[in-house]
Amino acid sequence: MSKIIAIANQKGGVGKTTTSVNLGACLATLGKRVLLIDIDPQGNTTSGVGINKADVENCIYDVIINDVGPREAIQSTAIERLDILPATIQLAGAEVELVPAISRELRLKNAIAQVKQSYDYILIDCPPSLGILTINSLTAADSVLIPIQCEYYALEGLSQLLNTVRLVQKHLNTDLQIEGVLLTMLDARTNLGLQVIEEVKKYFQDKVYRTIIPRNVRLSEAPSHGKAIITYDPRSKGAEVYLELAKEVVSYE
Ligand SMILES: Nc1ncnc2c1ncn2[C@@H]1O[C@H](COP(=O)(O)OP(=O)(O)OP(=O)(O)O)[C@@H](O)[C@H]1O
Repeated sequence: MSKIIAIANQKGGVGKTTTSVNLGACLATLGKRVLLIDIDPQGNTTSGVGINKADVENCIYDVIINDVGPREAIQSTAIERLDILPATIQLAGAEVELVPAISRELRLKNAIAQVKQSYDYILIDCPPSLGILTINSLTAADSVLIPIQCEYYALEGLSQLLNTVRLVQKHLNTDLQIEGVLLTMLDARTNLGLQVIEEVKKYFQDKVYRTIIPRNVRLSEAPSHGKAIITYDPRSKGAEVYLELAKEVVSYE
């Protein structure tokens, strides 16, 4: 059975895309069939797995707005068992175009239903907002993975995200769960990171993954080469921790 995980936090730059690409690639390395869905108009997950956005014929926009079948938009990547449903800047218009549309919150869920049986994991990289694209993702998902950056004000804005999760649970997807909370970009040289870990654990308790993602320069370099860390630098700390995270995610199956 496939598991659909939305990777969401409306705060920008907390590691949603880095986690989508690298968790997806590591799950595929562990033998799982994985689909990444890029639903962020920035399209960084798309370019992060080596797809040139200028060459994309059908993207997630065509699937949720123009009723193009998802199989006509899904592409394979350089990593075996890792596919992507790409996004381009065209998606920026979707927030507005979906407002008057019928069953606008269910567009992604309906599209995923058509391909779900072909994958073990479907990871949705959400945009940094709580708009209709994130609502579509939470409505389609079994669970939500929340990356939190180990920085000042780490918990700021989380009550809005949790409130949105509760609203979706109430009105659109009663089965939506919190998959886990992932601490990212830890700088082990400062005490601040440790304080944030303690604070987040107090708030989310056993929902916090044992695996913590440190700051690692190789992780920030990999996207400009269109590669996941596991192929860009398999011996790096970044590759090691995302593989550890993938094993942890699989252990909760
Ligand atoms: N563990 C890490 N170590 C070093 N750099 C990182 C790490 N994780 C992410 N980054 C870098 O931080 C920046 C923000 O990360 P990322 O794009 O994954 O965040 P995001 O939450 O998806 O952002 P947005 O909200 O804009 O979609 C990127 O430049 C990325 O390469």
